[in-house]
Amino acid sequence: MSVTVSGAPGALGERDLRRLAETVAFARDRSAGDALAAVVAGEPPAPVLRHLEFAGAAVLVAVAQPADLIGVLADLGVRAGEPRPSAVPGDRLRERAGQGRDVWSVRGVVSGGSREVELLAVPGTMWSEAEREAESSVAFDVTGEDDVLLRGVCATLLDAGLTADGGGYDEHVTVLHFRGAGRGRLTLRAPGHRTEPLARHVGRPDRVRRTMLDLMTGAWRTRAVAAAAELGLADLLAGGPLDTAELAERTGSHADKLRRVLAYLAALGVFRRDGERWSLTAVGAMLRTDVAGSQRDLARIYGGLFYRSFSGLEHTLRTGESAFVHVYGAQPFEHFAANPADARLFEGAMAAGTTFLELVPGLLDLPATGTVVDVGGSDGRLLDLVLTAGPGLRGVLFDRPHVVGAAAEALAGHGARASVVAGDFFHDPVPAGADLYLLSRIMHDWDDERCSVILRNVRAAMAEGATLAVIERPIRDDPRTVLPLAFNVHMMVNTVQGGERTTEEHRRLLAANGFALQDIRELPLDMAVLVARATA
Ligand SMILES: C[S@@+](CC[C@H](N)C(=O)[O-])C[C@H]1O[C@@H](n2cnc3c(N)ncnc32)[C@H](O)[C@@H]1O
Repeated sequence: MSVTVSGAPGALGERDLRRLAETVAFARDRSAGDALAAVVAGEPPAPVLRHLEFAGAAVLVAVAQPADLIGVLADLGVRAGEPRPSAVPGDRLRERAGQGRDVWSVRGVVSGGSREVELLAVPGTMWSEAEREAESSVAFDVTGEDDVLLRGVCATLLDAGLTADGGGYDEHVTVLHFRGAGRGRLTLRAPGHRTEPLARHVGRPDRVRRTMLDLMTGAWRTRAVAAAAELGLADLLAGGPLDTAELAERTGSHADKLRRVLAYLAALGVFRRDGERWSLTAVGAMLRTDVAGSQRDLARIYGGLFYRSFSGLEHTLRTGESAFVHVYGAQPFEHFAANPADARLFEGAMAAGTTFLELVPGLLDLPATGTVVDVGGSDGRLLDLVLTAGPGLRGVLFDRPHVVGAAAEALAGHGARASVVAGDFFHDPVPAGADLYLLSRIMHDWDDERCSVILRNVRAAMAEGATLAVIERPIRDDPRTVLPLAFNVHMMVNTVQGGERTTEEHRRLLAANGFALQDIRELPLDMAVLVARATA
């Protein structure tokens, strides 16, 4: 727009005066669509205009005496009131400038209309020309008193590329500020104190930083939960609340240090705090040792053994090698064979992650009679569930020699129906002739080549038409399904060349080794049973 400024009244610098004249003309002459287009930097979202009235424009100027602005505005045809301290934009400007200086507001109605012009006056040295320029804004009144409508208007403006940038409540009006997609700013004014939309809006500016901070400090949570699990805090609280001193004494900890971790975990929902007394929430109760589905060993291994291997993540990225091998000097299953305490922890952690296994028998179409072989069956939990669900079935657990002893004990209740076979699924024959084979959480430990060896070995043991059930956490098409992606990284770090696969990758791998994937049945926490048949 082009405006001729006739007289320079002296109170304002030339550029401020020109900008002010342009703003007055803009407020007087332009449509609401033009005003919105100016801040959206493109086609304005037309539907939102039905709920907005173009109320005026504001401009930031540098002036020694705010009262001088009344005369300046009068020359431009604006009847202005007395200067008064600016509350809402003033707070934001003061915060931005980092100085405890006053920001004055001088407002007036543009002659021949109802639109307002507001001058925000700051002392001359505080803001550069460019900064003052960037503060020019257009104001809209939101018609209607409905919070849902206000939220919708905000959402549409954000979708159109504007950025929420503070707001407040002043003289019965809720004010929401946006930074424009191009230059300038937009202010929404809604009648009344609109607490919820305001809180939502002013919460947005730090959302990005807060998200990043949460991401960066995720390891602190992991370690705090693991420390609570190591100290056995949940077991101590199982009988009811205890105070900090008692917990410290019974865990051999420093009370003042323990209090900090307890408070952090209480804020995260693990414990409940009542002054100095602590109790368990439902989440915290999962860290108890003696409950079904206890997560204690999982918390210990994620915050202990696997936490240390995760420190080698960059090594994996740079060399392609396993971080676990880099940190511990042996591949995981060799490490467990040589370190019984870690092996026990791993078995406990696997068991902690098996609550979902209870649902597996119901998804397997178990035959009334016949034999089930659980390949890499670990502690026998899944086979136990299958044999319980299918009382006419016999079961064989196949796993490495140091594992099958505990499995035999776990399966003892099934008498002669259950047996264990010690062996290596890469080199030894898998027990043959069964009707159903299970490969639960095995494939993700190995690369395609090694999985192919396992699958061929299993296929060699099976008759055509027999069933193979693969239990894994397939990567979904929806990129927001985060767990399979997280475990894909976890497996990269903690196996030799393992990882999660997409369902299509599973299908191809199975097909290449004598199986046809027939069905995928969903389990909680993004796990799934992939049901395949042995083909000719
Ligand atoms: C990730 S755990 C899965 C355990 C169980 N299937 C489950 O879902 O809870 C992998 C299992 O594979 C077994 N395993 C690893 N290497 C093996 C091998 N070469 N031969 C047989 N079993 C093996 C491990 O001992 C362990 O029990």
